[in-house]
Amino acid sequence: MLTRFIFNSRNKWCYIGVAILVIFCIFIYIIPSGNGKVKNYEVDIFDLFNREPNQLANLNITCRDSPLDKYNCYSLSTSRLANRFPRILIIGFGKAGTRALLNFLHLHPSITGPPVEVNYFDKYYDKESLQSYLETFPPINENISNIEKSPSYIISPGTPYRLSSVISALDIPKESIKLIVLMRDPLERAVSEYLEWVIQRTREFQSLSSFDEMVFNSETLPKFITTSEYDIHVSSWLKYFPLEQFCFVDGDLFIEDPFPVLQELEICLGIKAHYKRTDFVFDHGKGFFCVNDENSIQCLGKSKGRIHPEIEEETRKYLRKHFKSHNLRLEKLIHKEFTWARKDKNILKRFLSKVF
Ligand SMILES: Nc1ncnc2c1ncn2[C@@H]1O[C@H](COP(=O)(O)OS(=O)(=O)O)[C@@H](OP(=O)(O)O)[C@H]1O
Repeated sequence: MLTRFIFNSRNKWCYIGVAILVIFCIFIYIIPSGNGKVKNYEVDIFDLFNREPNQLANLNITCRDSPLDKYNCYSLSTSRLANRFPRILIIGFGKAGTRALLNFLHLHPSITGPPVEVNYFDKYYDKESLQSYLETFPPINENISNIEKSPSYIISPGTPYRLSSVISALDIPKESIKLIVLMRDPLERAVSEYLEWVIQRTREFQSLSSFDEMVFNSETLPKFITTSEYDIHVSSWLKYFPLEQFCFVDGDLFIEDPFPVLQELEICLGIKAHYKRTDFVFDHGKGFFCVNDENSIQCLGKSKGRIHPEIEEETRKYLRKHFKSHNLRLEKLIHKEFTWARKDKNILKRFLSKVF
């Protein structure tokens, strides 16, 4: 009776219809999610991004098994959007002149990109998709590179790993990426960061410690000092990117005269020689070099190039000594000398050459 009911020709077609529907649902829900792997991927993303470097050494991340699957890495790597990935990144250091450097680099016809700080790889990588990061850059052709500036990348521990895993997941030749690191006299940079901290807090009407008090009265050195220990931060990036991919820039020379520094950068970045001496003029009111536009002189705003607070001589001496060993280590690490690291030597040289 039951078999007769099932095989009754009208009911038979009904059952076949239901069976097709069930198979269709299986295709839609189970197969694309990789047998429920979607949930695991979400755990993996943060797990992978938070692993120790030594655990990652043997991890050959490809697009399909990368944490970026969440962001449709595979379709992104094969899409035109991946071409927008910046080939030049200014990764540090904050308060070393990165804004002026970005503005001057934007004058170059081979460089384009957003005028604002992006901070994807240190602040927004787990909140925003890789696709939305790529969409912040304009479409480009093969003669133009996108640039991004996020000076806090250099001091953020997980960033070099995140950046290098995204580069390989998107199948971008790693050697095509250039990382610019601008380093200014560490003491002057520290004072500039302290000043910024004060300005932010005064808006909140707080009474604040002086620079000297913060150096001598804190249990540990404040962040504005440890950020200027350049060797420590640079060495953590060298674990992920070889020296040849970096362009290290002397921030003091850049302030003194940006033209020769930009000429050197053109060589390091592998872009054509474009800058002319007349592109920049020293503005006596501003106290810095500015862009010499056809009709006007364009300087940075009031928040750049501010008058620094007085620092006690004792604090200066203490910090000069503190930074000395870091500076020497940095010079050894990257095989480059900086004017600010040899200040004492240069003063002594000038004195000796005058006496003899
Ligand atoms: N051409 C030119 N014009 C104005 N300012 C210049 C220039 N070149 C370098 N500088 C120095 O840049 C310092 C600010 O550094 P950053 O732009 O890296 O700061 S930030 O991290 O983006 O907030 C800023 O620091 P402060 O002097 O403390 O304001 C300047 O000393």
